[in-house]
Amino acid sequence: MSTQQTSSLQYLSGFGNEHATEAVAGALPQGRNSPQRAPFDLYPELISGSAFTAPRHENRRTWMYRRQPSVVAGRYHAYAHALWTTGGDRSAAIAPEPLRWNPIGFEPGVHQDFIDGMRTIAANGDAEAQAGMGSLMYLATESMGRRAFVNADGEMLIVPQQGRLRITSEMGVLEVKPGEIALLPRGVVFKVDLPDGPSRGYVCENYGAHFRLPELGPIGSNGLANARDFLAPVAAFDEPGTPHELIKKFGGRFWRAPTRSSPFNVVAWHGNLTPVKYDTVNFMVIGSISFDHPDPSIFTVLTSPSDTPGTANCDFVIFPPRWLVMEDTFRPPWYHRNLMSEFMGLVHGEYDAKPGGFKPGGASLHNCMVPHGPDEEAFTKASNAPLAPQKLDNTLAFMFESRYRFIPTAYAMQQAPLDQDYADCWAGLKDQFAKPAN
Ligand SMILES: O=C(O)Cc1cc(O)ccc1O
Ligand SMILES: [Fe+2]
Repeated sequence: MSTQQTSSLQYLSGFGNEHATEAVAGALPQGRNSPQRAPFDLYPELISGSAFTAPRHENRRTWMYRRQPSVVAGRYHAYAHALWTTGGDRSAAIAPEPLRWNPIGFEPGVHQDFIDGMRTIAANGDAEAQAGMGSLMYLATESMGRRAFVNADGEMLIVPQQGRLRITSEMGVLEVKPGEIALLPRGVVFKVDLPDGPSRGYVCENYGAHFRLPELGPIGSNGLANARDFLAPVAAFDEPGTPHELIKKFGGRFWRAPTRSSPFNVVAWHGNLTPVKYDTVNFMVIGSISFDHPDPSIFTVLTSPSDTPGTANCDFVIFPPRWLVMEDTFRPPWYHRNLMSEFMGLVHGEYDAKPGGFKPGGASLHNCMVPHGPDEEAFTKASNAPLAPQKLDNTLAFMFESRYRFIPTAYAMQQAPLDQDYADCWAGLKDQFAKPAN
């Protein structure tokens, strides 16, 4: 078992690895999963993140050894969540136009935690059909403290944009800062505390197949996101007598139940279903060293496949700092239309296709076959720039790219700071065809 130290927390390295971790030495049974009596009279409990019979390389499950099994909980009562919606609202009439949002600001007097401060910006598919995803944003000012959350509808990929998150989960504690991401498996209980105060960020709620590392094809056996840079927590547990409120998302609805003790009571666990975090500075970026702007699939960190090979339920793609060296090339993204739908966010810095208009904490949506590309400023600059090697530095944009069209929510269209003038950024692109004289 290899461990790594970041801040004061300990982590286990690897993606999809079989980990084994004990907060108390001897708490893991040896040689079997469910002995007649587990060490220290802990309760064995299995969480299966895939069907029992899923192929071995996709199978995810973890055995937890806990002070009390999760069935010990109060009755559930409905919990209201106005803005976290699930799946695409097919009745919404959304024009085939590019959309962009300015950063959503913190409202004075509004105090919300990570769960209550969540809002769906756009979503597609259907959680019941285990297909599609939601693109969400959170604005949190409060730690969850004695509140815990579990999502039965999907796994959650968290992309912090402002403020660190301290994520306590059944498997242990992770600390995640902007530039890092966290992946919380479907069904694992967690809570989010805020060491830095107000925090904002993006979430992909993935109803489909769990995220995994993409195939590398001719790239070979190394590169892009390397498996060892994904970090899982080590086992940690709360003391008894710490009642919590458990919020559960289940079939698009929210429920609450009191728990007499902390749900974070796992003393040891082993398995390959665990939250992980990943620092995007470890992404080994590949680009063109001759000419042309490559497809952004070279920047895929994680992919959630659909049943059509190569056509993802969701690709998580980043645009990190990198060198541009291509010769005789228009270096920013080309003008394009895409079968895949593109939801983008900006963690910090500038995005080369939209140097001014796309702001950190903002978002954009270019749905299936909606034309988009560099704004006028980016086009003019890149068409005339000397093609010396250029470092795109101090920047991190990302994309949730899905085969399914995203349907923005009523909140996104009516309440969120939609940029009404977005399309104007291309309006100045004139017909400059210089027809040769004949
Ligand atoms: O539209 C975008 O900004 C995302 C994007 C980036 C890129 O380099 C190539 C294609 C693409 O969709
Ligand atoms: Fe695009």
